[in-house]
Amino acid sequence: MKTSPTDRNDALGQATGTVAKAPALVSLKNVSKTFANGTVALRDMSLDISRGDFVSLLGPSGCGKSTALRIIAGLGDASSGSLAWPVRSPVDDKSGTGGPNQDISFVFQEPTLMPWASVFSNVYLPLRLKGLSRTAAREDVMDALQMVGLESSAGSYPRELSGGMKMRVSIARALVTKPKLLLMDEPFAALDEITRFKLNNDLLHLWEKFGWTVIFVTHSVFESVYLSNRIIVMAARPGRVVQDIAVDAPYPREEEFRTSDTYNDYCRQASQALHSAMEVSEPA
Ligand SMILES: Nc1ncnc2c1ncn2[C@@H]1O[C@H](COP(=O)(O)OP(=O)(O)OP(=O)(O)O)[C@@H](O)[C@H]1O
Repeated sequence: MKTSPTDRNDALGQATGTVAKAPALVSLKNVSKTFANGTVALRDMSLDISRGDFVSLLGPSGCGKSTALRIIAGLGDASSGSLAWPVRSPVDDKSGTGGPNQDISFVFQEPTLMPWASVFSNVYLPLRLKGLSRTAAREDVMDALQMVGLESSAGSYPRELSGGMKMRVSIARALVTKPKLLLMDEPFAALDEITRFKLNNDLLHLWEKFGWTVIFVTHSVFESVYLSNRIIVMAARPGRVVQDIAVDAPYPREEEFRTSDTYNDYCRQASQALHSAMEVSEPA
């Protein structure tokens, strides 16, 4: 059965009005970030991300996509503005920070695997850091490897894997803690197109199955339209949001979506938005 992004939000337990709207999982209000050297990486970024959203941040180099992701992850502070987690109860907030740090995972562009450790050990790392023994973690590690189709490579070492397989290990490592929010910073940018398409499909299947919220940074119009139910287009210097595009095409999206008129229409819209964003971006 095909589901629209709105149906998905209903299925996630939202109140249904004339327009079903999920409560924000994370809400940025007028977030600005100025680095010590005076660079204004973000100015007045306001954004509500709903539970179950697949949101892409799309924009030219230097528009603050990674900075925004790092602030959401708690890896960097905003200079001003606020970050709130409206649906988070204090009971859920094991971190005591007011945010769901325990429920966030980050996937970077580079797989950043430990070369001396097996695939199993790499995926086990976040659970080891939480104090779980190898034995206690085994089932979760193998589940995460199975999700990305690498259970038979548990004993292999990173040098024995292709680029796509390394990225799968990196994704398994992010999934092993069962996060509610997955932050992905250009995870497939370094991969060839066929591998990238395959991982796009795998990621979408996992997202649909497990109901995570994903914030995905990309430079690619095509990737953002294929994956997302919402595209946030940003401009640079200062980094800011210039357009918020709802991609109202049903999931599951399979290969035929890539050649559909709907896909082409959204690609044209996102591409125009990106060109406008580049025109209003100050040169580096
Ligand atoms: N630690 C830092 N110190 C000073 N300036 C920084 C720092 N980190 C990022 N910047 C600057 O902030 C701006 C936004 O950077 P950011 O990495 O968030 O952009 P981006 O949109 O993710 O870029 P890209 O697509 O090239 O990765 C850039 O001008 C960058 O040079």
